[in-house]
Amino acid sequence: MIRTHNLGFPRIGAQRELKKSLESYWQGEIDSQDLFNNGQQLRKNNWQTQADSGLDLIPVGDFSWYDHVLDMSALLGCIPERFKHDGGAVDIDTYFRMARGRSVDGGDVSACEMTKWFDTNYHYIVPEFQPEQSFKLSTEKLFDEVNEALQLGHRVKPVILGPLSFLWLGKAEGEAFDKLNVLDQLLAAYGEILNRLSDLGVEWVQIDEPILVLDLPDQWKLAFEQAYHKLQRGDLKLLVASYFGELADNLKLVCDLPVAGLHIDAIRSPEQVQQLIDWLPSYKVLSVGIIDGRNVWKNNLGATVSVTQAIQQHWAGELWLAPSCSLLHVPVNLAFETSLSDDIKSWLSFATEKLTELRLVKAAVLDNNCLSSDEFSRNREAISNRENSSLVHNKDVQRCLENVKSLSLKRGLDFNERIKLQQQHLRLPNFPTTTIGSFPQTTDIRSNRRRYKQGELSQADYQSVMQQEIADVIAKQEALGLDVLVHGEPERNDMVEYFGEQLQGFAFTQNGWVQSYGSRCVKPPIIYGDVSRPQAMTVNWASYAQSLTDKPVKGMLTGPVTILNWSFVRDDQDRATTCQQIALAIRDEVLDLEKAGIRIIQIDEAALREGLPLRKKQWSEYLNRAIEAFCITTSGVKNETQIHTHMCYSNFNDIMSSVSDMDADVITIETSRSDMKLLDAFEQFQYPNEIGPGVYDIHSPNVPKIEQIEYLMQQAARRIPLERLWVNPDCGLKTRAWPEVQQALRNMVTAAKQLRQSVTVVE
Ligand SMILES: CN1c2c(nc(N)[nH]c2=O)NC[C@@H]1CNc1ccc(C(=O)N[C@@H](CCC(=O)N[C@@H](CCC(=O)N[C@@H](CCC(=O)O)C(=O)O)C(=O)O)C(=O)O)cc1
Ligand SMILES: N[C@@H](CCS)C(=O)O
Ligand SMILES: [Zn+2]
Repeated sequence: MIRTHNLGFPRIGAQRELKKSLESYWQGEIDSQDLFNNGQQLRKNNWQTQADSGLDLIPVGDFSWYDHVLDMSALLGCIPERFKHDGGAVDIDTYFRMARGRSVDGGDVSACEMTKWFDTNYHYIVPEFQPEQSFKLSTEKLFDEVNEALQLGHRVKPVILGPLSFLWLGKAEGEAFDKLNVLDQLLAAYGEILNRLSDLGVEWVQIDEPILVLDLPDQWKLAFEQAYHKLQRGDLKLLVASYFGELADNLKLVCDLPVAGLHIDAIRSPEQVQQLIDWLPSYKVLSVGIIDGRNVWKNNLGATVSVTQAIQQHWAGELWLAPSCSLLHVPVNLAFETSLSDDIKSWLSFATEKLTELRLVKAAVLDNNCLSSDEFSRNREAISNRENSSLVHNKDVQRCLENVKSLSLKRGLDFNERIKLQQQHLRLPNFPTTTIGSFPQTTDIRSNRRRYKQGELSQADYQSVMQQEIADVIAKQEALGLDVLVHGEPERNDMVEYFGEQLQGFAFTQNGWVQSYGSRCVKPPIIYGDVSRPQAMTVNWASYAQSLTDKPVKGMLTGPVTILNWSFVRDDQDRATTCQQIALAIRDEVLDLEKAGIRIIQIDEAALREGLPLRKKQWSEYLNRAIEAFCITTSGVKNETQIHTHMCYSNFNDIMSSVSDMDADVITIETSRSDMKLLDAFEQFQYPNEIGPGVYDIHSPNVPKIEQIEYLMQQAARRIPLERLWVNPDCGLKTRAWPEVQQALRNMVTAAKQLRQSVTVVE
């Protein structure tokens, strides 16, 4: 028997219905009942789409109002004290406060930390544990949704994040303690969840344990064995799901767990299938992820059928087929794309189409005659069309790539010499103030762009509206007294998509939305061919901004590693080659900005760290390529030109030497939520260049106080010589509103001025 199932479906909706409902609720435009009704309708549609594609089991519990890790915290009653939760049922507003900050009485309370979900561009809300943490089931959401799906007649498979992954992904608050100390209490609560699911008549539960693809300490491996022995439940069958990589040294451990089935990612690690066949007892279910859940390319169905048949021949037990991971990371439905070229569209497959692929594979594995159906011939045609398309291959780009080897990847002078020249040129005070690039993307900006894209606004009018925005932000920054200005990025829909739209070799979608966090989404561009830059992409905007002020305006670019990591990439060429192609395009843009008189150029590498492979043994290869790509972009500029880079959400301890090899003159980083502790790594490494540690958390509407900013900078000055410190927010301000931004920047500039008078280092 072969069964098909899905690990998770995008929850945001093909037209971002969830985003719109959430934001209306937060604005007070709809009430909680409206929100719940809208969510229910979305779930109903998602389940129906999956049922229509012929899945044997449909995931339930993958829908979330904000984040599925936060859902687990709420379900388990794991609510940090500062939210003043009374220990009863966790209501939706407490849930949103944990995600977004703000306390019950309307005062400031910091939101829970948000960080990257493995190597994806999705962010989860970090659970917080106390040494005496207790857990108590505190929401009915999961059970209600299971009931809802059962009533609609679906064959359900509830999905929960497993206890070890939940614990691993959280942080120990207060005094450092071993998180495994609270495992027993946690397992008792998980036991209750399973009992409740069993009472609802559920047969299978998918327990996601993605940490199984990481390098785990021995105690954690041991904890897996102990935990799953405790979670065994009579008739309830558990499918432990791993994804995003190979089980490697955790493989035997997983095979021995007392569970009924195991899911593996055969896209990221096809090699592990044979090992699993060798080690997994055949009375268990083997679920193989054969459709790529992290990319948008059409599956080569014929090849997948052959691979699956080979597995079937060797595997004596029950076989399940699925996407490699949850489809959360791909857009919902290709049918909404009306402006992609026919060729490119025929090469793609989004979540809905991927489930159809799964059905076709199952059908052909069971009956070879299906291979001659129209669906299979169309698939063969598309795969071959892509392989041979002139859209994909560009001889000029390949020739340029040959020249990379002859490029020097070093700046002319060492940093200590360069910085003197830059200072003569820029004449900045101590503790120079700046921002990270974007200013609020107001409704006006977005609706003007929509009108422009729909032809309601001419190119000239659009340019003039955006120039007006730039003029406004330059005036505002001058009034605030900032030292290094930015143009505010109003013309950018997104820091990656904007470049994708202008580079050759990239396609972009109209509705290819993927959730990034909460209600925020991105439309990752699709890199289908060799990349080149037909013309300058940012120079006119930057020059215009610079023409309005004597203060230096930073040219603002997204770096090659970030463009690569936040796009859907080619699967017919290695990532490093694609990254070099992008790097060459950005290098040309850097040189054009310099030629246009821009004295400071920032190249954002926000995704550099998150792109690290999940296994340490692959790090150095990745880092070498990433740093080389960054240096390709910067090494052509004069010594006087100051290069900045920016990274957010970064823990730098283990990549310090690579960060240093980037040799940016200034790096701005996220630090405010960590109380500047992230700077320890820079201090210990004796990082030689300048640093702007973020002094306020841009993910929260809370306005930082002057004393708070001064305190943070004093903490920074304990670690880094003050002449090398900059003062700036954690990240760009595009998601914030003007009133809070202006107040926050006013406080930031005041704090910097006070710091220039006297820095008293707090002991
Ligand atoms: C720094 N971050 C980024 C990441 N990844 C990226 N690719 N980009 C990033 O900036 N990863 C890590 C973090 C994640 N942070 C964010 C922060 C903010 C957003 C965000 O605000 N996303 C927007 C969508 C942005 C966009 O593409 N906007 C378009 C379309 C705007 C739109 O919705 N138009 C409306 C009509 C508007 C009107 O008429 O009033 C519509 O089409 O219906 C644009 O500006 O043109 C979001 O809304 O979620 C994402 C990640
Ligand atoms: N320059 C970008 C960086 C975000 S990581 C911005 O300010 O939004
Ligand atoms: Zn950032």
